[in-house]
Amino acid sequence: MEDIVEIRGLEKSYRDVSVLKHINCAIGANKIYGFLGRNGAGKTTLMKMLCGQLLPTQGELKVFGEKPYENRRVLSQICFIKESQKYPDVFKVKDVLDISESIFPNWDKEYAYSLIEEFQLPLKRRVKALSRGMTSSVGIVIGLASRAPLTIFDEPYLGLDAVARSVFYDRLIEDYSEYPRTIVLSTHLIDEVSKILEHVILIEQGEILWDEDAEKLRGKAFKIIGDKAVVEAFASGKEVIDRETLGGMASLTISDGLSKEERQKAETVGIQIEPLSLQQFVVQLTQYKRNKGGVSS
Ligand SMILES: Nc1ncnc2c1ncn2[C@@H]1O[C@H](COP(=O)(O)OP(=O)(O)OP(=O)(O)O)[C@@H](O)[C@H]1O
Repeated sequence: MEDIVEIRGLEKSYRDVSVLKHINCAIGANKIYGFLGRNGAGKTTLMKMLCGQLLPTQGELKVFGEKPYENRRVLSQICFIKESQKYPDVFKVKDVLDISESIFPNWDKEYAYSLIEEFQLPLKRRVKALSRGMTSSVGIVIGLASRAPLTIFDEPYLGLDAVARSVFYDRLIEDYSEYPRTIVLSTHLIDEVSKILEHVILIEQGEILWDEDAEKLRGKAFKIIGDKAVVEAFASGKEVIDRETLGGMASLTISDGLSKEERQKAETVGIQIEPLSLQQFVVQLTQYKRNKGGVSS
């Protein structure tokens, strides 16, 4: 698979505050990425750098083979939808659509108007008079109808109700299947998006903790539950990222997978194996790395 973003040794600091620390990663073409991580982890900073809105302090970042900063050729292929996007006071919803049409080469007007209807947005109303959720919907319409080869949604649904969020996920998957492109989605609603993410980049305190295909995660992280002594013995030598005990029972999360033989052995010694949700995994791995000192505090 071709990479559309290459990042090597990327650092971002503000005075003496290090916000991104030696980031190395790549983003492939035609895939849905999740940028996950706690508040202040550095997700927005990284996204802004992809869009040329911020310069790295050090390191290299290439998008579609070139540096994005003030690079029209690169920027015309990117749509960045950020939380609480501001528009000029006089702009009506229709004006935002018209401007978007002139900015994005792949803009689909008909699709944009069908989304406007679906999200029940009033075309003639000023954006500043819209509710918070409606303003988020405008961003979602722009992001989807732009069909930009790199579309970035940074927490796009502030104030959006559950129905509208569900419409967003459905339309995203449908449109992406018909018009493949790279989507980067940053969110704290991990369980909601876990089904649509194909690749997860987990960031914590400016470092990448996990950069893997979602499928790999599903095959690697499990809970093993049973008698405490039996479970502990079984997990010896494996990477245990979480441990809960209750009386004589224990539930351990392992993150390095289970072979066929190990699964058979677990069954014979009465250990129950359960999959882990993406959200549970993110929470547990983040805490584990922090306690282990993998993330600088
Ligand atoms: N202009 C700035 N000056 C100083 N520090 C900054 C600046 N911009 C961002 N930061 C700091 O960089 C860190 C990362 O911020 P960033 O917005 O990238 O986090 P995030 O992962 O997107 O968080 P959230 O999930 O809360 O949106 C934070 O500690 C933030 O305070």
